Amino acid sequence: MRSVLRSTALWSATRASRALPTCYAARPYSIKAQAASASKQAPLDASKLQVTQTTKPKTFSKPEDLVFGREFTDHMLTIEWTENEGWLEPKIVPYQNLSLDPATCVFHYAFECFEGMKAYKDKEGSVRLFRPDKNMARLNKSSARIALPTFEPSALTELISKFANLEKGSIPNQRGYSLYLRPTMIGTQKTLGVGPPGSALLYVIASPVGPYYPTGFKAVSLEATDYAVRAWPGGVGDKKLGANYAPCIVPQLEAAGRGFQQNLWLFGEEQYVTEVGTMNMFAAIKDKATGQKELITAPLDGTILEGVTRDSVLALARERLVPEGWKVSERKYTIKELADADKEGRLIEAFGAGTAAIVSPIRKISWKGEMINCGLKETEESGEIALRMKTWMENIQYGDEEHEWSYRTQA
Ligand SMILES: Cc1ncc(COP(=O)(O)O)c(C=O)c1O
Repeated sequence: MRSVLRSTALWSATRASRALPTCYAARPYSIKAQAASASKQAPLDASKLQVTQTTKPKTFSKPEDLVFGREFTDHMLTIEWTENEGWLEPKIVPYQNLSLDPATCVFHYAFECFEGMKAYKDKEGSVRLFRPDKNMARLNKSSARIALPTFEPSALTELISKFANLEKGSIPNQRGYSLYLRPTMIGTQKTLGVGPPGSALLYVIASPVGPYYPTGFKAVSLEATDYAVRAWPGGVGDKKLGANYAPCIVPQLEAAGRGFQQNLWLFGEEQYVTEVGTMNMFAAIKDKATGQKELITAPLDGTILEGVTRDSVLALARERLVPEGWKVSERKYTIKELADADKEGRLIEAFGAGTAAIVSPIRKISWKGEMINCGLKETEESGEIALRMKTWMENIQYGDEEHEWSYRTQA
């Protein structure tokens, strides 16, 4: 059989040394190994930042008219990487198109990963990031998994911090508004050969966004999807790869066609509950025998994204709900367990958790022609836990509660 390398005659000898062994898929993946092999290359160095400001500042829609991810700020942060040199100087430049050869590997083999995080303006007008270390760690894990380069997390946090500060004027001064930040990494090597990219581009763009629920919570209805699978053990569902998202759109459209806002991904014959669209899922139930109240979410077994909001909800629940008598569990649970809890009046509430909405209350879930009601009265749009979580999280994000998760940016 021709090796991966021989089929890509254009590749240089140095690139050849990074080619994938044929047993790649079966080997446990190591980020450390990547970082070590990259040790001779220049590390990402925030002190080398060069800034070119726009001469044509944009005007944005009125805050109340902002639509998620439609308007972008005046600048972008870009950092190129090459296999020979490592990370080149970071640049902030006016927002602009990328120019890439049609043979660039990102277009053919999906060498792309990204992050979703937000910058918030506090009462004093300072810009704060929320747990950026978590996004940096996740981006490194995602990029390493698709043979893109890794970087020093504190260097990218510092660069994003400077970038968010430069775009401060685009963040409306009201609670609920923020600057959505989209760090993205792509393989830029021009080749149709299947192998690790010899060059990459890391860029960050930003979009001012309003509150997810401008007029207060609106509980969503879900359709449980059991005819398609989003992720599987040993797969890449726990990485934020663009390639994980496109295949989810058709099941999402099918759910929408039947009147549901999102689909809920089930897994396996047991029909375990995993996650919702772009959110992790939480359910609050009472134990049948003891009446013990339990907040449950699926465990990090590789089939769900390791949400920053999920982790924050769990930490806050352990700190603030456990003393009130709640049990907090990361465990497998099935859709039948939710259906039974509903039938027996033990399903207290359910909600999704993610950066966009923080928490998104769930009214009902359609499953095999059955409707699971998630504890809300007809007149209610949120359960108590979802509401408290949203308030706790926003207090930290907007700096009203000083907390180690809130990262004050520097210009
Ligand atoms: C598939 C998926 N699950 C969960 C989440 C929530 O993650 P986070 O809380 O980090 O935004 C996201 C959001 O990006 C997602 O895309």
